Amino acid sequence: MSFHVMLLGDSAVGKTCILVRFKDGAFLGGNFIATVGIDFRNKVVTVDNMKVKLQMWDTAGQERFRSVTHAYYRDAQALLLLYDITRKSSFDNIRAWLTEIYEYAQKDVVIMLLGNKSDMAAERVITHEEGEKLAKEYGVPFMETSAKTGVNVELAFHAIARELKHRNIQQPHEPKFKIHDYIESEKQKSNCCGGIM
Ligand SMILES: Nc1nc2c(ncn2[C@@H]2O[C@H](COP(=O)(O)OP(=O)(O)OP(=O)(O)O)[C@@H](O)[C@H]2O)c(=O)[nH]1
Repeated sequence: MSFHVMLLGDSAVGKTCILVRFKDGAFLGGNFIATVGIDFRNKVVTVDNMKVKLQMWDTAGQERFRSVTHAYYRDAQALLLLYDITRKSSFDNIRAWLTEIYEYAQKDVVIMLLGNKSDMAAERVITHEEGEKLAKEYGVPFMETSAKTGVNVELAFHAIARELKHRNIQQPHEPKFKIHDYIESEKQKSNCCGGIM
């Protein structure tokens, strides 16, 4: 089973770093190198003893690459939409990103909103509540992540993989998978450490 997951959001919000953290368990610190066009990475995760391959598309946030990335929206089953909790403009632009998503993506695409760089507490300008409120307005799941510490990165991708797997194969006896409930229960489990690493 294989799915396309696309990462979207303004330039420098941390899309490449989130992917590298998830795939390689490392943080890409140092000089920022903007993605050109689109980049690809694969990772296989296990959901209920089943292998689920996530083909992840890392898009360039810079405006000049928009026409390149638009072409990929249609083939994505899930979209991770990121902003940077230390940069207000990246949060304000989320509405515009969602407008693009509604224009170019599949109608039933799974969308998740991520407030990244949660490790930068001193520079924070967008509260957790503001992120949550916006996500609620659009009916999408939300969490804050950090590519630097790894907080909630695994959880975000595993929640997406589970949702996609359950949409594809729903056993007759199985209760319907609810992504919001799954995220909340996984967060509770790891409350002691501030999130899933
Ligand atoms: N402190 C901290 N820095 C981060 C985090 N995620 C990314 N960064 C830094 O933010 C900068 C941009 O990260 P990228 O992952 O390259 O951003 P991007 O969204 O892929 O940017 P584009 O390719 O232009 O769209 C880099 O300098 C990263 O080191 C994070 O969670 N915490």
